[in-house]
Parts: sequence; C-alpha cells; structure tokens
Amino acid sequence: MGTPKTLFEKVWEQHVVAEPKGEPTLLYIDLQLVHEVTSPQAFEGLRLAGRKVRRPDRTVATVDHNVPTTIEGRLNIVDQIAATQIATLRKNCAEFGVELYDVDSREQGIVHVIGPEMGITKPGMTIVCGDSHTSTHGAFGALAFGIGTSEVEHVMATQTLPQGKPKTFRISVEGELPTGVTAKDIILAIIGKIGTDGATGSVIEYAGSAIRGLSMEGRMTICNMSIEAGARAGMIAPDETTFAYLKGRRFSPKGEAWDRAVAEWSKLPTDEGATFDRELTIDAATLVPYVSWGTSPGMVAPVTAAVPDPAKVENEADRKSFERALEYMALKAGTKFEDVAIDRVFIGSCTNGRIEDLRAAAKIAAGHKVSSHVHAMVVPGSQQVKAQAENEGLDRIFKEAGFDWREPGCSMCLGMNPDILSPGERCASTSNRNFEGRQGRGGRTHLVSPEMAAAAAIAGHFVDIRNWEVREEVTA
Ligand SMILES: CC(C)[C@H](C(=O)O)[C@@H](O)C(=O)O
Ligand code: SF4
Repeated sequence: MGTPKTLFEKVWEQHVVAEPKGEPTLLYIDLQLVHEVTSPQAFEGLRLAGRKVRRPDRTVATVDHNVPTTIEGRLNIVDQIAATQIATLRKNCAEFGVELYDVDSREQGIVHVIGPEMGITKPGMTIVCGDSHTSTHGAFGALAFGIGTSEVEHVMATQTLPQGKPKTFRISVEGELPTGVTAKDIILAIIGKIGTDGATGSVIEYAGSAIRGLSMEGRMTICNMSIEAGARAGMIAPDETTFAYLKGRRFSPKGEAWDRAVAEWSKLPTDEGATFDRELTIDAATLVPYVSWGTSPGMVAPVTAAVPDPAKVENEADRKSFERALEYMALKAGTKFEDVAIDRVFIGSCTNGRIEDLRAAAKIAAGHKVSSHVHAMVVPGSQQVKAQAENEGLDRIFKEAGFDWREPGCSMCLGMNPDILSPGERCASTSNRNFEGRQGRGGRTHLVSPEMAAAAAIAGHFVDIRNWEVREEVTA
C-alpha cells in the first residue's frame, strides 16, 4: 500500500501524459462533450489548421442551448444566431465525423443529461466540455470540468489538455436529510455558507452519509452547482448506487467487461487516511428548503425566513451589492418569502431536469391547479426523460394541473432561446444561476428545488413544502 489518495488524485494521476517542469500538467481526456454554442470556433480552428478531430469516438455532440422547446419552433428557428449555430454544428459534425444527437434523435437533450443517461459518462474518466456545468458528471466519480473554446479546439486536435493541479476540498454532509429537503437544498445551503468563491481553485469531493444516501440524480444536482461555488469540479465516489444506475445503459460495458469495470471503479473512492487541503462538515439535520433571493447563487435563505436586511452587513462593498441585488429583485428586507408572489415557474435544466426531478414535482402538482396568475413550464432534460415521464403519466399530471409540457433543451435556464422572462417577471426556477438578466432581460430568478417550484406554481407564491399535503391517491 502506498500513500493514501483521494478520489481526485487517483483519477488525475491515471491521466497524466506529461509533467513538464514549471508548466501545467498535460492530461489525457477520455471524453469531450460538444454543444452548439461553444464549438463553432473550435471546429473552424481545426479546419484552418488542416487538422482532424483526433478521437471522434470520444467526442459526442448535441443541441441544447438554442433549441426552441416547441415542435413548431424547432422546425423553423426564427433567431438567426441560434439557427446559424445549430446549422454550423450539423455541418461540423458531418465533416469531422462526430456523432450528433440532433433534435430528431430519441437521445437529444441537455449535454449533461444525455452523457450519464446513455452510459457515456463513467467513473474514473476525465470529461470536458465547453460548458461550465460539466461538473455534473463528477457525480459518477469522473473528473469533469468546463473549458474555454480554445481549449475545446486543443482537445479536439490532441485529446489532451494542459491543466494546473487544483487543490482538494472535502465537504461531508452527515446524517439523515429531513423530509422535504432535497439535493438542491444541500447545494444551495453549501453555496450560501461558503460563498460563490468559497471553493475557487479546488475540486470538491462531496462525502458523508447524506450524500451516499442520494440517488444519482440528486448527486448530479449537487455536482452540477459546484461551479457556482467557484470550484473547478465536484466529485462523488462511485458506489453501488452508481453501478446500479449505469448497468445496462447503451454505452455501459457488458458481460465480463462490466465486471472488470466495476472492479476498477471500486478502487476509486478516497482511501482511509487521505488528506485534503480543506474540509467542511455539515449536519444534514440542520438543512431546510431554501430560496435564493438575490442575483448570485450564494444569496439564499430558508423559505420560512424573510428577505434579509442589508443594513446588517458590515462590509461596505458587500452591503452595496446586497442592496443592488434587492433593488434588481424588487424585494424589501423583512418581507416573508411566503408572501412573495411569482409570475413564472421553470422546472428543468441540467440541475433539475431529470426523471426523478419531474417525479418529485408531479407528486406535488398532482390534483392541483397552477395559480391563475402564474405561467409554469416543465422542460424535460432530454428526449429520454420526456419519453419516460410520458410513460409514467407525469405529462398528464402536469398538463391537467395547467403546466406547459415542452420539448427538451436548456430552455428558460438561460435566455438563448424563445423561453425567456419579460422584464420584471419573477420566476421560481429549478436551474442553477440567478444572475441579472439570466432568464431574460430584467427577469427575476429565484433558485429552488423542483418540489418548491411546483408548489409555488400552484400557490402563486413561495411555500414551505414541508407543510404541503401530497395527495397520494392521485399519484398512486
Ligand atoms: C453557454 C455556455 C457557455 C454556458 C456555460 O458555460 O455554463 C451555459 O451553459 C450556462 O449555463 O451559462
Ligand atoms: S441547462 Fe442551463 S446550466 Fe445547464 S448547460 Fe444548459 S444553459 Fe447551462
């Protein structure tokens, strides 16, 4: 036995190609995911240099950010930038031999949803994408992180990437998660506690019994938002839950290869006695459902609380940004969140657009009606999520309750397609970012869990789902 190692160190060391003195390490990249927004210049760079995609078999593309979420909208994309980016991706994938899961594919969807669900994402891999929420895939014990467009080109050309070695940060969430408290609440609580720069330069490993108790969907929700705490990536050790999720998926190993893979993956978890640069432990019992109230994902408070008071902030710069956030959000200190009315609800995104999220939201919505002053939409993260939800009758529950049931894509997570807020509209959203204008110019975003979003749609304002009466007979 050598020195005890962390999950991150094991994956990192297995991918080192070269360690030139005084320069970043050259890492081998197992998988590159590609979408329409950050790939055009990378492909163009290759073309200009007369190069090929070195490993098309380790490169997977889909359309997600720009695609409209109605069938008619997809057939005739009005937005010129969107139409061009999508057409360009089609052309590039055909020319460079990259598999594209296009809108007519049964596997199209948000890049971070389709990788795991097809079994392309696997433990121990290095995974990159020109997209910050690539951290999602770390839920499988992969080292997965977002890269810039010039790096996308570098990986396409060489299947390697120069990277400085990040620091390690273990966040352990111990104990049993109270009823009504979800994976989304865990990560909102963490970011609220450590701040949006709390994990800068680090790879977070999420550990502890509350994390081990989560499904893969919940683990993905948590790793997804690592980037909102400034982390380079988030990781969770692969275990039986991981293997059960991956078994039998389209690109998962089969037969003997499966057994060999599981044996390898089982060696990845952090060794007893391994040390981290930083550690934090959170008691799961102290967590509640949260709502973000400001314009950064660190500005969060318990749903039962009131809008916090900037006057209590000592540091002047912090107080100013606090005041500015409240002004943008049109919120007054002291107003109870349960008295804050909303106009829109968005259930979807790579944070909370998976089947389990839709099940959870449907359970809350079943037998109720969306408030007359709210427009609420449910956007499955992928075609497979959509098909499965329809199989289970979730679409019917949502439609009967008055939710708009859409085609898969990033949708209202960001304002790059027709699904946007109008100026001044307030939205309860299951996505991961609440920056000014994120969901449309002048739009006001509150980040919440799928359950909280569904309940808010019905009540017309935020509600504590711990008091929500779930009509079991309707969902049964
Ligand atoms: C468009 C893309 C580059 C961007 C990202 O990197 O995260 C988007 O996915 C987002 O969520 O803001
Ligand atoms: S769903 Fe949102 S966060 Fe995720 S990749 Fe799309 S735009 Fe980015």
